[in-house]
Amino acid sequence: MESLAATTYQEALAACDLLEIRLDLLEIPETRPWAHLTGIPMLFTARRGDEGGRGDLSALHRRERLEAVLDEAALIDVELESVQELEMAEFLEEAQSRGVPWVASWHDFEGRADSFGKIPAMAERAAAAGAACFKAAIRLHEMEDVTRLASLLTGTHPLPLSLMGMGPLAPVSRLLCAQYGSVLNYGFIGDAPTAPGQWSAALFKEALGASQINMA
Ligand SMILES: O=C1C[C@@](O)(C(=O)O)C[C@@H](O)[C@@H]1O
Repeated sequence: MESLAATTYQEALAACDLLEIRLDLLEIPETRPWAHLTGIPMLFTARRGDEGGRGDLSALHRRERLEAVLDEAALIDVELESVQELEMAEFLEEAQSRGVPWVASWHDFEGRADSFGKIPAMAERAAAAGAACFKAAIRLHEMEDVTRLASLLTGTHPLPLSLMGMGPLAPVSRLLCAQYGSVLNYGFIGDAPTAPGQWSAALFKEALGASQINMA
């Protein structure tokens, strides 16, 4: 990713506390274009194609990409659905034995009406599978969707939730979700959002830090 290579250590440090490296977006991850950012805690993701990943990487391919960076990972992201893939289930066992926690993620780029209601059960599944956190990103269509999403954060769940909207209502939803205790609040570095409606990380961090917004 060009924007990753062009980002200086100081810029990255100022913009985020945790840096996500999307291994599926890199042509040749072996070149480690993040190497100059070593020192900033890193979250590695090799996203599957049907949840927004580039290149429709097989489970084996995703596992290989993640395995190659396990030593330098503070955290890894694996889709909740990928737990059913043998290669990924084995990889998660390996990550666990090496003490690297994982985020179970789920994405709905269409914004289906029943998605909000499915989140509590998915969080339960994620916890049972050993995830440290459950993350869901959903496309939002109307104002009420913002409240539907953020309201989930006021419930009781077996593990921390990371919730965020996508699309035109994404920015406001991301502020509101952060306000209600959503963990892992994503923004982009450089000029390429990795999801529709993402804030720039620097701007988001500034907005989050500008006021006493924590309601959780
Ligand atoms: O899962 C997520 C969240 C995200 O999709 C977002 O909506 O900001 C961005 C992705 O890079 C990340 O892996």
